[in-house]
Amino acid sequence: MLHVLKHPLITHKLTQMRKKETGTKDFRQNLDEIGGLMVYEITRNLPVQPVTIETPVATCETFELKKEVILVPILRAGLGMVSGICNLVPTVKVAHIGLYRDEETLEPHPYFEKYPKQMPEATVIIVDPMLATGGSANAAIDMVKRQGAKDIRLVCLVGAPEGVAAVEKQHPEIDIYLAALDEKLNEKGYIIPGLGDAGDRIFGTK
Ligand SMILES: O=c1ccn([C@@H]2O[C@H](COP(=O)(O)O)[C@@H](O)[C@H]2O)c(=O)[nH]1
Ligand SMILES: O=P(O)(O)OP(=O)(O)O
Ligand SMILES: [Mg+2]
Repeated sequence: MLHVLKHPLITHKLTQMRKKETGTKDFRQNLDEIGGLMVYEITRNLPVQPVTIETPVATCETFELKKEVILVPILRAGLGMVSGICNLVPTVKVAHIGLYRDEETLEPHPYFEKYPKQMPEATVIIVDPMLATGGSANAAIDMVKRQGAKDIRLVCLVGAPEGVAAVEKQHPEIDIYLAALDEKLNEKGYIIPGLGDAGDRIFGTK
């Protein structure tokens, strides 16, 4: 199911990222902050379990998170969303999936994967700022499923209708979270209007 998180602060920060004159430092900062703002919605239905604790003045029956949360950035661009989310989710673990997109075929090519052992029982949150054709997201979802992951969420900033449709077709049970659903893809597979190549803008590689 698709969720588009239309919060004024998220929209404002995304607008700064879209501007072509925004430099690497501001681009990174806004991406990190949006990651933090989106995490509230992404984690809204995380399961909790009852615990009994002692406050300074009394015994208290309360709740704690029940499951591990594992964040899975798709390299490179997904790295830009890690610290904003890690700052807010206690005990989060971070897996890594390396994928690059062939510029001609737009096919995703895996080059790295590393996971904590708790993948089967954890809530797994895959992050990549851009959901374009959906090839990278579908490949990443396949990879975490091979590790036994069952509770999987996909979090991107900007999505194209083509990418949303591709993920919904291949993995219909996955919740997809976006900050904006854009118009379309261009002939090179870039999102229109989008924000350009997220990895290059984060790391200054162009
Ligand atoms: O406008 C865009 C489109 C794509 N990217 C990068 O490509 C992948 C996602 O592309 P898929 O076609 O969905 O596989 C994503 O990891 C981005 O790094 C982009 O930066 N900007
Ligand atoms: O998907 P790509 O090829 O744009 O990868 P990166 O995020 O490393 O730029
Ligand atoms: Mg890139």
